[in-house]
Amino acid sequence: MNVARMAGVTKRYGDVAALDGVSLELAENTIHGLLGRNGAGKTTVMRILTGQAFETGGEVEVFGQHPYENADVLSRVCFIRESQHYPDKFRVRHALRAAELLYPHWDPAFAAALLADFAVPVDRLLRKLSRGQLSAVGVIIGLASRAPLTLFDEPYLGLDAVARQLFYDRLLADYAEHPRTVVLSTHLIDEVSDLIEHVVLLDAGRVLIDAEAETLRGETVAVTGPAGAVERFAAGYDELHREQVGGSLRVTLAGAGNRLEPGLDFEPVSLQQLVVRTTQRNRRPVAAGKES
Ligand SMILES: Nc1ncnc2c1ncn2[C@@H]1O[C@H](COP(=O)(O)OP(=O)(O)OP(=O)(O)O)[C@@H](O)[C@H]1O
Repeated sequence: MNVARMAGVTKRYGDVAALDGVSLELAENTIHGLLGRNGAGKTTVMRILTGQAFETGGEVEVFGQHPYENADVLSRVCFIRESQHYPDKFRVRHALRAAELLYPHWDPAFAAALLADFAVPVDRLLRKLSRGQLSAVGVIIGLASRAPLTLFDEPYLGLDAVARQLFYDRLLADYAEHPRTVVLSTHLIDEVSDLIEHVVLLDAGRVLIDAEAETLRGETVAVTGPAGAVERFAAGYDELHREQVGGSLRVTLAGAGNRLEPGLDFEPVSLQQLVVRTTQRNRRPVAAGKES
């Protein structure tokens, strides 16, 4: 079952097409990675799904309804951004109290445990927190909300590596006990690649990849060997990238899968590499042919 759906969604800001015909579905109880370069349209997708922006065209449904100014939908949605704004006099405990009132599935014990984990001072004014501590408050609210649809728009950017790992660990453990639909937008693809079950890759307002992470991992390979043999093998596959490595040729192929072929070397391709190669190919001028 899907909790959210976009069909042919466009979003224009004057001359800028932030989204250019985006169609996607968010499956229930699945962790999605929303990936793409700066300006690809990730935040715009999340703002539309959470009723913070209105599409220019196309269809949007969240829990079967349009999310804009829809209290029923929005009570089931938690959207955490890095640049969260709070009133000047708000302390950490006020932000948590506000979240408790907002989210019906809020777990105060879980929130308290997370505060201790991330060492966030509960009585401090939010405007006096360090960048990382402020990020941690966002992460804590996102996790403890247990909202059926929880979206994180890179709120963990301010967190150090240890705190980010803590976030990934707590998310996975809590998700196992309380499954929900999660969307993570991030540029730290290697870090989250084991977490993500479904990948949506955007580029210039369009969807380039919408697939199960497991399928992507298994099907994309880098093949290296003598140029002629690699060319013969690569024919018919979707080629994402090619490069000359010494005297041999190396091509990255989608849909080929790992296998044994005499004289050819097969290596798995990381999700990060797949995202980079797919985006590069999308940006490559048509006249450049197979050159990278
Ligand atoms: N309010 C706005 N007015 C004008 N242009 C906008 C506005 N919001 C977004 N855009 C443009 O829409 C495009 C998509 O922006 P968006 O914030 O969705 O990208 P993103 O993928 O989240 O990028 P990043 O990874 O840098 O956060 C960009 O070209 C951006 O400049």
